[in-house]
Amino acid sequence: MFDLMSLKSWVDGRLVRYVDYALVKWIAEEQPALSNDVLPVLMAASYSASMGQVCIDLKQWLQAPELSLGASDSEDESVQALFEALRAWADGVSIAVLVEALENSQAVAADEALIATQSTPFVLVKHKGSALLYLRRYWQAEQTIVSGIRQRLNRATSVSEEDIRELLSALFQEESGQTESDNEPDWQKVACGIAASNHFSIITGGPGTGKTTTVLKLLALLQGQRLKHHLPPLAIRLAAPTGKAAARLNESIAANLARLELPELGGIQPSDLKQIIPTQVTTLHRLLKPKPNSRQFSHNKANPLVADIVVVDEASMIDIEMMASLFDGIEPDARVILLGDKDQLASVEAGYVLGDLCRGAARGSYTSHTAAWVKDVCKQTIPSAYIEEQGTTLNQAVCMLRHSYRFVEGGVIHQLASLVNREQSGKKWPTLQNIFAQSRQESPDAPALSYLQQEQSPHAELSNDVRNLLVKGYGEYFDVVAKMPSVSAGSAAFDQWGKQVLERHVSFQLLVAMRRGEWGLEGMNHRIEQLLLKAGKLRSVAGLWYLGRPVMVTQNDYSVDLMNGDIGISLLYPVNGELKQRVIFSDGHGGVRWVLPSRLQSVETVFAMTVHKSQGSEFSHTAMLLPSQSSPILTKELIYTGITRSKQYFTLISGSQAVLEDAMHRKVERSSGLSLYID
Ligand SMILES: Nc1ncnc2c1ncn2[C@@H]1O[C@H](COP(=O)(O)OP(=O)(O)OP(=O)(O)O)[C@@H](O)[C@H]1O
Repeated sequence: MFDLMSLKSWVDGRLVRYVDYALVKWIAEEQPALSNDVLPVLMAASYSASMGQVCIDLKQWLQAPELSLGASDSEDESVQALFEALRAWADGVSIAVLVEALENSQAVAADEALIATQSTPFVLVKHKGSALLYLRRYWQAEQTIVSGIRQRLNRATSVSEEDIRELLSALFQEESGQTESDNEPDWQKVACGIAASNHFSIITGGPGTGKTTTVLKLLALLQGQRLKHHLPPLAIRLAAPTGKAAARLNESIAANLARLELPELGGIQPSDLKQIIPTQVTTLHRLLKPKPNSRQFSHNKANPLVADIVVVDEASMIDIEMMASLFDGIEPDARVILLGDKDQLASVEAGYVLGDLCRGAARGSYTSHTAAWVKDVCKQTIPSAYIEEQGTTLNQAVCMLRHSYRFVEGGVIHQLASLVNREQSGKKWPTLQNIFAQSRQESPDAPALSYLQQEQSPHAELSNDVRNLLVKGYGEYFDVVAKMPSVSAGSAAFDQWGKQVLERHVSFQLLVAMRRGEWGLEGMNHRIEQLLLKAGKLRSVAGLWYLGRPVMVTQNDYSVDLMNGDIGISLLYPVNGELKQRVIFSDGHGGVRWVLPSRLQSVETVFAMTVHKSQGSEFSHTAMLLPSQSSPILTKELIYTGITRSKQYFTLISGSQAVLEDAMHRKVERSSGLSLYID
């Protein structure tokens, strides 16, 4: 049995934060008759929220309660003793007893009718045999999302089946890649049809599967329908969760739209149609307009953003509170279309919203009613393997694109990403080795895939191969840095030079799994600086703003119009005939901007980048360093995300085959009520 005194040792062992203990202590002091049984689980619920969990599923928690705490991979004996005591206690507690004790706590709202009207810090929800314990703010966010989606799924769209049928067949005159001969329908056409007929929809798919292409056709369909009926065009807003993702989408939307061959739709000229498809992408924050010094947005229930359609890309990166703010901040009848890769890492903040909403996507989970509709309206046959009579209403509004147009289908990077992504129980290592061997055979001089060993004991040196890789990778952009124009060349020459530096900078990127430690972000940044100095690529690291220092913005900063994740490079720029320190950033529209270093509030050196921060970016050559110690952070989603950042080359650097094998089988596990509620 735990009491407050014994739980204090959880803070000392770093199983929880002091704030988690303080919250539970306050609750226990307010209610002296409270059963001690609830103390560990309340503390775990509070702590695990800081680790990205929206709630605790009590049944699962009792089976392995230590997994929701910090230091769960610690080998420290005193920590192990705490875990053993917790497991022994959990073995003796039944779920019914725990639920009853929580229901009797004044800190927990458990009565369905009263949950919304009370203001307890915790909420207990019993639904379909599950008992989920939430911090109230996450429960509230989940409810907002659930009601935003439900209400849209129940709403009939104003676009008639006849219009969808006609416009789809005009827009998809050529089948895109997959034909019925592969026994696969044209999923892009299916996605377009499904999204046109629902007020809420999700188009998911791996890199290069045509999400952007499909959404542009969808917008052409929806705008075309308006013009056909002489109605005013729809107000469409495009957004992405980070500045970097928004800038990338800006470029890809503009390029895709320029390339898109639109037919003449019922007398409407393609050029007229293209004019009313927006290409301007903004961040979600900007879209909803943050209130100064607050987590709130100007657009909220009382003042919703006026838009008929809101499209959000890279939706896997949206955490539960941001997604709730989105649904709160737009008009209830605005159509919502989410795009993203459901297999990518979940957001760093709490929640796994896209993953949760796409639980049935890989299986299709379409009912025969949907399949018949698709056959009738989209003229596509959904294979029986994707039909499931118990598919939910939400499943019918989700479409997964399955054919990559960017990676050669069956190409080695694609094969590797698919291997990691596959749900399979057996060993993956032998297949992984075969894929690397195949890559070496295909192009012995420049294989698309390479694998390097790196010992990672605390004082180990970088291996020669890794050293060469890093010097060559980062050396390329330093070679451009070295070609700085003379001060008299003027600002246009410096703009041109800076642009080339930025372009060359994305040709190579090292990704790491962890932030801390010698082999994490901090240690590797230092090692790379030293390595580049020694190789003569970097002249000096004296002072913070040395020439060529790459930096990443770590917090949105509206005063300089820079967003979390934006990357800049410290260079020199001529001002009144003198060279001054400036940091160059892309302006997101093909140009550059020079920012005074003193105006950058939160930046960090980014030779190495965490896989989390790399989401939404792509590099010609991506190298990923995986630790040699197992950790719950190492999941298949993390490895998949790292691999799919590469456009041409991928290098895996690993210290341990066993850790890699283990990581390829570990899935992100985040409990949530989203998929339980929306059916
Ligand atoms: N049906 C198709 N036939 C031929 N090429 C296509 C098709 N669909 C998409 N492409 C091409 O494949 C590439 C990737 O498409 P797109 O940018 O739409 O994919 P995406 O899923 O949005 O990619 P990202 O990984 O950037 O999110 C583009 O060059 C696009 O023109």
